[in-house]
Amino acid sequence: MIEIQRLVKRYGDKTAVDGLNFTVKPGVVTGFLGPNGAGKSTTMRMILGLDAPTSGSVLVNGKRYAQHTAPLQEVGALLEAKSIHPGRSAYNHLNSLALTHGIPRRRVDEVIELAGLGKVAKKRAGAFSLGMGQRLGIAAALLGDPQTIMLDEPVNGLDPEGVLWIRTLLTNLASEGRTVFVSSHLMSEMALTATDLIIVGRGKLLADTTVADFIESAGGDSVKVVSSDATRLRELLLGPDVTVTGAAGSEELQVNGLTAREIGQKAADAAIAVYELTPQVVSLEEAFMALTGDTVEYRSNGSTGATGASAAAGDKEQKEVVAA
Ligand SMILES: Nc1ncnc2c1ncn2[C@@H]1O[C@H](COP(=O)(O)OP(=O)(O)OP(=O)(O)O)[C@@H](O)[C@H]1O
Repeated sequence: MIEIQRLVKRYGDKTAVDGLNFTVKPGVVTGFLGPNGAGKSTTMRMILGLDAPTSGSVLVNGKRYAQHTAPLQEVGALLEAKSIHPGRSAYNHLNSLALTHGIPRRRVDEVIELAGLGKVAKKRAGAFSLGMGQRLGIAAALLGDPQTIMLDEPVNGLDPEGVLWIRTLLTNLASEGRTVFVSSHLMSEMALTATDLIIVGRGKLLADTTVADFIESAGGDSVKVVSSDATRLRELLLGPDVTVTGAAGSEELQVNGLTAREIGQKAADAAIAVYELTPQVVSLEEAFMALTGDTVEYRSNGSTGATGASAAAGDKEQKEVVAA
């Protein structure tokens, strides 16, 4: 469990983290999202005690990181900056970590196996590819068999097999009841791996929600219907929890609050021909862009920072959405 309360970090006059409050709970994978410079790495560094908060508190498994007598056994972390001696083998790197933290040698063999590093464990870490380096970092994070695992961009540099391996690993760790907190810029991957989401922008909390609720709140449950009589169909479909939009005179309608099946059945009952019936899938990426568009600090030319999902984002109730 990670508990963050009123967390602030200032560097001179730059506020990197601006009053964050959230809890990362055990048993699920929680994604940590935000545009570049949103404060994710700074927050993760404070969780590990690598940076001191200006104010506020961060507890991991009920204590500050520094208060744990065996921190590697409490929280395993992979941050972007790696500190592996390039001349040392993966095995020796893990073994020296284990020796200095009272972790048995057999655990080194276990994590080497778990990370798929068996064939290269005796090779110099300096000769490792980016992907192998990531696997070694993850092996080190898991060495202490920690209750809480925190990974900053773990799929960076991994090939498709590696990406699938990470997804399965994180899901398994969470299903064992561990707390798994992961940042990533790869939205499609996050949508497949995470259940809960913490989204930040300019150091502030933008959303504390689930992937499913977040996508739904961005209009993920609408259905496009093209029919022979849009005017009559619209009247048939309208109800207390149903909204129907469409341009006057157009055959096309957008329906929220009914499934494609329900719409098809109502149209069939009224003998209205349906030419198209398509559930509209809003991606996590679109929902993210809609929410964070205003908080992006570094934007390339030509990017609008918003998509068609923007109008719908925030229309419906989310677990918690905080104004930027
Ligand atoms: N040591 C530092 N000194 C001064 N400013 C810093 C320092 N570390 C971070 N910052 C600033 O704080 C803000 C948050 O940075 P941080 O690296 O935490 O963001 P991030 O969300 O991890 O970004 P990215 O997705 O690009 O990794 C940025 O504006 C950054 O420039």
